[in-house]
Amino acid sequence: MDMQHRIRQLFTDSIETKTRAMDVLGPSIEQASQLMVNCLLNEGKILTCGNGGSAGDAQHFSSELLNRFERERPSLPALALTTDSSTITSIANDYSYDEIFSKQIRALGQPGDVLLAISTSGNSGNVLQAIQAAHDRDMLVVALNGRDGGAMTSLLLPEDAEIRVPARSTARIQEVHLLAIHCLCDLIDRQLFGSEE
Ligand SMILES: O=C(CO)[C@@H](O)[C@H](O)[C@H](O)[C@H](O)COP(=O)(O)O
Ligand SMILES: [Zn+2]
Repeated sequence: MDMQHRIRQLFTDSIETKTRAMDVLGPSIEQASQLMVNCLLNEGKILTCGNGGSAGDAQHFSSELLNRFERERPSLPALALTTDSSTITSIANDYSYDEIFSKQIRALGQPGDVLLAISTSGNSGNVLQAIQAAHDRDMLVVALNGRDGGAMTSLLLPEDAEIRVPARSTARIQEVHLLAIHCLCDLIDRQLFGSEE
């Protein structure tokens, strides 16, 4: 195998996926940022969830809100539902893996909060149940997904936001999810605290 060739191919695929995504995702990223800003201005918080690499993305986003993104500003309220191993293992053990996020949302979610639900396939059962629980708690949902949106898309309400990456590969979709997360952080900071220039 020519590894240099393979590396260039992966970079090219990622760049092309991002270019395609840039052409279609602008409006939905803007809408998602406004939905999150409204939530934060109304004393709400953002709960996040996902599996595998998307669990990492959920934590990445919540830490950027809780700590900071690119500038000094007050902490913002966000919580990743992927980190409490005692809670997650007991829910999975006693009930089912599909309920690991939804049971936390039914306890912690308040009307006006936002759920950031991340799934490249849009078909992970625990993320789907999380969306249902969020709606039951009168929360709005920002969905980060890909491909055809999966079952996630049909669960979303008109007032939710869907950032659906036009790609098929899980890895490529995840790479755009991280960029979308950084766009959201940038837009949230600018809407809440103004432009730095
Ligand atoms: O990071 C990767 C692949 O890049 C994997 O860990 C991946 O996140 C896992 O297979 C997830 O379980 C996939 O779930 P989903 O994105 O379909 O909801
Ligand atoms: Zn990955």
